[in-house]
Amino acid sequence: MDENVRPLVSGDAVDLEERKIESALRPRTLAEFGGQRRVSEQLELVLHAARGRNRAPDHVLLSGPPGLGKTTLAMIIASEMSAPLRVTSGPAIQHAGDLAAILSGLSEGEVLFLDEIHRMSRPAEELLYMAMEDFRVDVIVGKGPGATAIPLEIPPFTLVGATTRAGLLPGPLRDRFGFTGHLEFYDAPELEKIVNRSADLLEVDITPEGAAEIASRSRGTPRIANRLLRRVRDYAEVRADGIITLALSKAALELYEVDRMGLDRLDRSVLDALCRRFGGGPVGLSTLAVAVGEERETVEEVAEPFLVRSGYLARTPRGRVATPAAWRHLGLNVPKGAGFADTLFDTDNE
Ligand SMILES: Nc1ncnc2c1ncn2[C@@H]1O[C@H](COP(=O)(O)OP(=O)(O)OP(=O)(O)O)[C@@H](O)[C@H]1O
Repeated sequence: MDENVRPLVSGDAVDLEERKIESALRPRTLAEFGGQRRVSEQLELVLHAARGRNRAPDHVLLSGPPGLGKTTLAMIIASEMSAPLRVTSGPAIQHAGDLAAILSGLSEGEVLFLDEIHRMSRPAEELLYMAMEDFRVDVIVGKGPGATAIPLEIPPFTLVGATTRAGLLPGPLRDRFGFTGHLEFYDAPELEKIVNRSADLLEVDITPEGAAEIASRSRGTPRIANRLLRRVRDYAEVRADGIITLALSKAALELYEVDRMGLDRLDRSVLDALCRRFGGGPVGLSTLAVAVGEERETVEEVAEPFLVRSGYLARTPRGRVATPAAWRHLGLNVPKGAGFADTLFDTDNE
C-alpha cells in the first residue's frame, strides 16, 4: 500500500509501540472477550468439554474480516486450555517441509495458530490433512524415484486456522475442522464497551458520548476502535486537557479524515473512483484496484466488506457497482438508471 495514501482506519502497518499497545489491549479470557456472543458461547462449550475430558479440543477454524478478534481468540483458546501457543501463517509456509518442521516440534496439547490459512501452498495443505486427522506426517527423505516417506507421529494438538476468505478453503480442509466460527462485525454498543475497556486500560478519561462517537466511526471493528481511541487520545492530550468528550472525538476524527459513517480515505477513494471514473460501474475488481492505486486484495479484503455491509457497494456478476447511497454519500446526484438492477446478486465474480 502506498504510504502517502495509507488510511488511518484500514491500514495494517503500525509501529512497534502501537503493536505493543494493541497487544496490551487484547482480552485474555473468553469472559473478557466482548461481542461475538454466539461464537463465544459455542467455543466456551467446546473448550469446557475438552478440559473435562483432559484432551486437546477439536481443530477450530475462525473466519471473518480483519481486526474482529481471530488472533485474540486463538490466544484465548490456548490460555483457557493452559496450553502453549505457536503462531505461524499461510504465506510463511511455502513448502510442505516448513510445516512438517513446525508440526514435529509441537508439544502435547499445544495450540498451533495458522493465520491466513487460505494462503498456504497446496503440498503443505495436503500434509496438514494427515496431521489434523491422524496426528501423523510423512516426512519425505531423498529426491526423485528414490524418495521415501517416513511416517512421523506428532502429539495431539489443536490447530486454530484463521482466514478472511473461508470460501477459498478447499472442502477437504474445511471439513477437518471440528468447530467453525464466523466472526461478524460488532454493533455499536459492543464497540462502545470495547472502547471503554481500552480507555480504562490506557488510563484515559472518556465520557460515554465520547466513547459512543468513536465506536460509531469504527466500522464494526475492534482493532479500528482501539486505533481511533489512541489517535483521539493523542489529540486530547496535545490540544485539550486529556479528557475525551463528544466534541473532542468529533474534532479529532475529522482531522484524521474518518467520516461520520466510519469511512476513511481508502473507502472514499474506492467509491469516488467507482462513481466519478466508472459512472457507478459495473467495474471489475482489478480495474478498480488499479484506479485507486491499491492491491486487489486490499480493496477486496479491507475496504469492500465494510462498503458492502454499509450498503454503498454491491458485488454483481459483472463487477462492482455503486449503490444510490454511495452517490449520496459523496454528495453527488444519483444518475438515472445507473445499472443497479444487478445489485441483488451478491457474488465474488468480476
Ligand atoms: N471481542 C473483543 N473485545 C475486545 N477487544 C477486541 C475484541 N476483538 C478484537 N479486539 C481487539 O482488536 C485488536 C485486533 O484483534 P485481532 O488481532 O484478534 O484481530 P484478527 O481478526 O486476528 O485480525 P487479522 O485478521 O487482521 O489478524 C486486538 O488488539 C484486540 O485487542
